[in-house]
Amino acid sequence: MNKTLFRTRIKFCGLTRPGDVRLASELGADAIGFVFAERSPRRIEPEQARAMRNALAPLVNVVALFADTPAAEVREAIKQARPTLLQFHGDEDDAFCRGFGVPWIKAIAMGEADIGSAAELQARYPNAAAFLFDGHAQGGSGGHGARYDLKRIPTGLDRPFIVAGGLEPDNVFDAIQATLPWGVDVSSGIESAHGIKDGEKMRRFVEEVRRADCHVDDDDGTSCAACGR
Ligand SMILES: O=C(O)c1ccccc1N[C@@H]1O[C@H](COP(=O)(O)O)[C@@H](O)[C@H]1O
Repeated sequence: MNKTLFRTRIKFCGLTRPGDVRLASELGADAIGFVFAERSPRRIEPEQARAMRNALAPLVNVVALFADTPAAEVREAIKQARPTLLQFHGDEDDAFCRGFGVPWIKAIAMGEADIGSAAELQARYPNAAAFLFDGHAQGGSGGHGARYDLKRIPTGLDRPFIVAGGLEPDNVFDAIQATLPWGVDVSSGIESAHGIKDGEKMRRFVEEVRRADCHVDDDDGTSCAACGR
């Protein structure tokens, strides 16, 4: 079998319980997300994030998620949660996002009719480490499993992108095949209730990502003709 060395990164977002943090680490998540966005049912306080951080296994990243969160609250969350990456889901501009001295990714609301070209996004957010394409509308709250046509993700981006929005164990394989992202991010698709992660869904999600990373779809043992991996 002609296996690729590429591995799609996995982020599990909106964790609220130390046991879920530990299990996510053990199942092979590359990152877990703590939500500090005001209107989210998964929002936690910075002190809770600090405590949950102790459940994290080594070599797993913490991502802190915000949506038009005041700068003082962002700073407090960074101080307590010590994230390696920030994720901004609101109307924040490049200057605001880079002002915290922590690498950051910008979520792009795919519920909008026109999100612009790759060049336009890059010009608007020149310092973003990556883009994350999510299903919610501008001004709307994420984490509701909202999907969109993955073909609308702009081509020709000069940096990594992450696919999110309505992913779940049963559709993440196809989403990876269709978009070849750097990573995938999921919240509601691995839950039994808001903020309560389901261990079996988490396990199946990781399995499906791994299957997509090493699948072979033809008889002669070469890698996938569609994605080149
Ligand atoms: O998870 C949340 O509660 C949340 C709140 C506000 C903005 C974004 C949020 N989550 C992010 O939304 C996407 C998709 O989530 P889902 O899998 O469709 O439920 C993902 O990037 C989460 O990190």
